[in-house]
Amino acid sequence: MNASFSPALPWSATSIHPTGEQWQVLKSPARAKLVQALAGTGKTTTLCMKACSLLKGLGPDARVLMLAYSRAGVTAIRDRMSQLQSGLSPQQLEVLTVEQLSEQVLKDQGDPVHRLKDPLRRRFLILQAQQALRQERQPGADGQFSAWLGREVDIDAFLAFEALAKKRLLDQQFEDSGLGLVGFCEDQDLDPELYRLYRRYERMRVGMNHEPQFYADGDCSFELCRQLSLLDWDQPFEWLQSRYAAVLFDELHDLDEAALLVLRKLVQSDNGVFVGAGDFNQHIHEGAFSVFGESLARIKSCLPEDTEVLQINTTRRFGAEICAALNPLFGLAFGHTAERSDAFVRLHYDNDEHCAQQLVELHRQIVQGWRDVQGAKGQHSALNVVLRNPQDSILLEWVFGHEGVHYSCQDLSPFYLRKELALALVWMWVLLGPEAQSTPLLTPGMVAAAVEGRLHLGRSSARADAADPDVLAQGQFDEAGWTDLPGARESQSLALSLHGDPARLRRYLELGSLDPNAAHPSALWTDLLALPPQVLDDAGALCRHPLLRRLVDEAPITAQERRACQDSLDSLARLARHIPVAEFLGRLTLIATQSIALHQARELVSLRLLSINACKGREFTFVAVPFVERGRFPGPSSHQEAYLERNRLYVAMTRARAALWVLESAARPVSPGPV
Ligand SMILES: Nc1ncnc2c1ncn2[C@@H]1O[C@H](COP(=O)(O)OP(=O)(O)OP(=O)(O)O)[C@@H](O)[C@H]1O
Repeated sequence: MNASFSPALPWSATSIHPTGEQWQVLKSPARAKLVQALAGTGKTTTLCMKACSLLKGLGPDARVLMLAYSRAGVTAIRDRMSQLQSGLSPQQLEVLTVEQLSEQVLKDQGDPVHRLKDPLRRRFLILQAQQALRQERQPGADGQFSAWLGREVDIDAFLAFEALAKKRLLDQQFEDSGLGLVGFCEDQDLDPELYRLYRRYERMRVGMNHEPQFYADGDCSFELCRQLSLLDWDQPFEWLQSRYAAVLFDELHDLDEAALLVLRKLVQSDNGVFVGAGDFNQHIHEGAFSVFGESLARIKSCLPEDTEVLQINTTRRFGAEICAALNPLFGLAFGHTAERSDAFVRLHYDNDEHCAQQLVELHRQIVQGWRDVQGAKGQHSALNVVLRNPQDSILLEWVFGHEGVHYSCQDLSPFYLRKELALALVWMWVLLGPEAQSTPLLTPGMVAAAVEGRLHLGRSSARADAADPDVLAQGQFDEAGWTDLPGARESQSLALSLHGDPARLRRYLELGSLDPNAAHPSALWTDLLALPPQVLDDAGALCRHPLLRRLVDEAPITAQERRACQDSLDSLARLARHIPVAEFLGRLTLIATQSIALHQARELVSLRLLSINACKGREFTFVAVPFVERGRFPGPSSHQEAYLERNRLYVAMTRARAALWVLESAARPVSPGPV
């Protein structure tokens, strides 16, 4: 049944009528429904239609909650709502992530919610928790643990553990298990050292009286779950009681135990009907579990008995060609409607430069021809390039920048504004000495990013082991030695005072401050600034200079960030190979100033570079997915996690409405699949 479901639709966009499959979801009388559907089949649109039709039938005071797992999911809901031209006000419709909802509830309870966003401060606190553990260890007890405590903890590993522990509500499972910590960790295949550290860190974060000192991302949901877990299984929660007339949950594929608990209480607390929708193939977050397949029974046990499960397989986003390419690659059965015409093109590349050149050609075709093919709708469509790795944008920006293309980056900064790269560029400019005066000035934005980079990479971090042992022994963090980084505005005004003044910049790089009494010169920076003029002959070689590598190696950052910084410097080095520093910086500054000028002239972007997270839940007329190569995209992963990489590729390849280009390595292709 493809007919419209009502002569008077509760939204204004007349082109959108529910399809037969969507109609089943909208009309089902069940109090709770789960919708299992493939990409582009209209999950988000159907939830939005449901919100409109519900609100039409309810009074002006009714509120509907639409939840998404990610911020991109929230953006996608807002996009679909505007496609429907629903005319709903924010008072009627709340669109939130689970974390944002939890923060709202905590604030309603009158609790102060101090957010912790600075990753360096987080690292500092984790190291203090480790220090506190060291303090209380009896010498000789548990040799392996003592040896582990003697080393500095891998912060990335800790953060990953913490996120998993909170998403899976691990402490509760531990208590229920009746096992000792080591036995429990063996049973669950967890690292017992990290678990001990996690427990200590959490105790210090929330204190004896359970008054959390700060909330990092995910902590609001975790705190709300703690409160909910004190209630009986089916007891409603007063702060969620009758808050909404309906709860609609998108991106159900990324549900975790904590979000499931919030969801169960929302449903039990008299919040009207519930509809959740998801696609197992888009499940890309670690620690989440798909509610489909074997886990379906799990989520159903948290919902009313008559919960109905429905399927939608006909995609409304793309047509027969893209479906025919995706089905064998991912082992799926996408259906399509006759009215959609689309194109799928697979290209092969021999190396990165070849891949970039093919993208330039594609972009040219889009600007000159494809837009006309798409008629008025395609006139302003950009080429959207989805990237698995942020460092892959560096070559593309350089190549497109030289072509004078107006591009934008989403969930990525232009490469010359990334802290570590801007710092390297400003350092090179200062090394030019008097020659700097005749080289085009780097932009103020680049200098501001370099200032942040100098503070971020070069900050002699307050030492965790300098914390007051008495404070740690009381189960508290000692933040006396901590100074916050200056905010963005301060770095910008500092950068303005340095811009164009090589002598001041040199002094700033060496001291990390403009106040000569406040800081000591850094020996490493003194060496970096004393390199001989010959190094200026090859900017590529300078990017690989061992002293610059040392700066990154010694920075108080996580191993993951360190690898990303080194990869970015390698990519920069490849661009700059055999180019003298003055020429390289001149060309780069031209790209940056041109981009600013195009932006100021409000020129429409014709190229967009996006991360996978940024494109989740969204769609674009023209999409290219480059650097598809086994071990790169999909990236390397353990056997158990290989599906996450497969799903990332699936998300990237299901965003196109009119045309999808996949640029695959000739040497290590992914097709014919299955991935
Ligand atoms: N009944 C319909 N009539 C016309 N267009 C529709 C209909 N349903 C969905 N669409 C369109 O199909 C496209 C995909 O819809 P939507 O984004 O809601 O799918 P989705 O399943 O949520 O996608 P994803 O899996 O990527 O999150 C959108 O452009 C939407 O406007």
